Amino acid sequence: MATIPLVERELSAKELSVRPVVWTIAGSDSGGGAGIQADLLTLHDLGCHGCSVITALTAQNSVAVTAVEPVSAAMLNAQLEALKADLYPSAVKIGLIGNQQQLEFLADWLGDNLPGVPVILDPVMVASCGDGLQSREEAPETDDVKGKPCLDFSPFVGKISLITPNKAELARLTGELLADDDALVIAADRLWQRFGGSVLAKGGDCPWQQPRAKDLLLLGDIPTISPLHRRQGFWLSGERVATAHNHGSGCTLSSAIAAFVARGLVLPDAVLLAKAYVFEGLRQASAVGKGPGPLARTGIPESLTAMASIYPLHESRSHRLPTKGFTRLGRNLGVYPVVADIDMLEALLEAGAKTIQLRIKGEIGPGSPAEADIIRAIELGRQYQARVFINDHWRLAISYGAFGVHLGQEDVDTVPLDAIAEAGMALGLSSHGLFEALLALELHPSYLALGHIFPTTTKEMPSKPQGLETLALLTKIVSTAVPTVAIGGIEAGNLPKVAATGVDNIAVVRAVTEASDPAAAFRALADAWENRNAR
Ligand SMILES: Cc1ncc(COP(=O)(O)OP(=O)(O)O)c(N)n1
Ligand SMILES: Cc1nc(C(=O)O)sc1CCOP(=O)(O)O
Ligand SMILES: [Mg+2]
Repeated sequence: MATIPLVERELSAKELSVRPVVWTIAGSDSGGGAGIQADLLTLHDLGCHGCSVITALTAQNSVAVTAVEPVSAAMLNAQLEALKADLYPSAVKIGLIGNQQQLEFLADWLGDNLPGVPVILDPVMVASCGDGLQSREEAPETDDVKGKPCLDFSPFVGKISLITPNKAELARLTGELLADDDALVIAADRLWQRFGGSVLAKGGDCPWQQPRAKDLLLLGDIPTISPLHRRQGFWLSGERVATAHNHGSGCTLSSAIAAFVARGLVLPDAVLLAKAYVFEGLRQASAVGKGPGPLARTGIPESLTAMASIYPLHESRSHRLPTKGFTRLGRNLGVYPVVADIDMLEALLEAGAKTIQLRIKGEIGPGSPAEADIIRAIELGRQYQARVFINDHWRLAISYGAFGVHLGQEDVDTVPLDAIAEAGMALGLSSHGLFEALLALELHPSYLALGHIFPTTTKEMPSKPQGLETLALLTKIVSTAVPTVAIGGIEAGNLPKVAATGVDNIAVVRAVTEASDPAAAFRALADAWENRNAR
């Protein structure tokens, strides 16, 4: 075989920034609905440059797979080396693997050549039409889905970020017979313990899940998400789409996850967006041949109705939902300063702040100066007819009749939200990314904070800055349901760009507290925000 010359040149920032490169290592579907073809369509649709490493040719149409032929080891290697030399990936999706030899080679090659690159493994074994997809020696036709796995995936242990089996694949991978959610949880957990990384056990082919289908997401030890959600399990529950046109849905899901990861989203956010993408793709799918048609390509999902509902594996949602709602707020809260000092709080109210937060960290003892500050802040709120939120200290806020409380995600499981709602108060909740935003929305807060947008020195953050593009997307998704507040690194210089995302409000700490004249800094920000659409 001719060798392809290695390209060795520095890429310009512009070249690198255009579309993140994602590889799909998978089989070709001659029918164009699944495999490499579905992946490349998905990757392009989601703003990535898709590269393909073909593991096997399949002869198939929308009703049957008639032949499968794995490529040679040399050809597989040549494709990988050619791409590595010029088109290094930001993420990799693996789909159909032609045989055990390929699998072992791939696991070694990826470990040696792409350290640190996120790998999404869709352990494809059965096509949606029911035909086996490995070559005949690997998967005899008599194989039952709960029988022996046709491939041994153990060489991938410790090397993948996420594995996405459907029920049939999970049954084969674990040797478990799956007939209800309890069995699904046990099998997914077993896979999770064995593979490391994260597991998405898909429920679309679980007949007992009606009327909604639930995927089980078991998150690995992901350093860029809140410690609260690391190594935790969540159900992602979504409406079933009544369509026969679902060819390539698993391929589309896994390549969409890879696309969103390559675009810089953390894994749980990428999974949610990819699920919404598949949901929209199914809703708009139509026939091409005589059998199930392919999914439609509908771009980055922006609608809340396409998003799954999330609830923790070990907790019922009803347990967390207050029976009475929190105070409803209008969209416009004004520029929202967050301060620790009571005199500054008063000065900012005097300067016209209509929403403000007192954020005193740490324990507050009875009769302490900090308690006196909270009492005073609540009184000042009444005096100035402003919305004063108390951060963290919900008991004092309830006792002294505050307008509202601001809580973080870590507080939600321990604070009796019912008590806040029953006291007729407002609740602001923090979120860092789509996963946390959707979790928070389940509680119907009065506003939702979207943070942190830019790097901040005010607080140590486990998450990455969201940036303006993600802020715009999050705003589109959630703002039909709740007023939004952007926070983190916002100041006069970046205010116009933040405003352009469409977020309803901004909250600031240093832009006001570190100004030589905080009241004047607040007035300037408030003025710029009010006139944001006038330029
Ligand atoms: C408006 C607003 N948004 C986010 C936060 C952060 O709150 P939380 O996550 O509770 O973290 P701490 O502020 O307690 O460190 C906020 N305070 N205000
Ligand atoms: C208190 C706080 N919470 C954040 C979050 O993302 O939840 S960011 C943040 C600090 C914001 O400070 P500054 O305006 O000085 O960057
Ligand atoms: Mg807090």
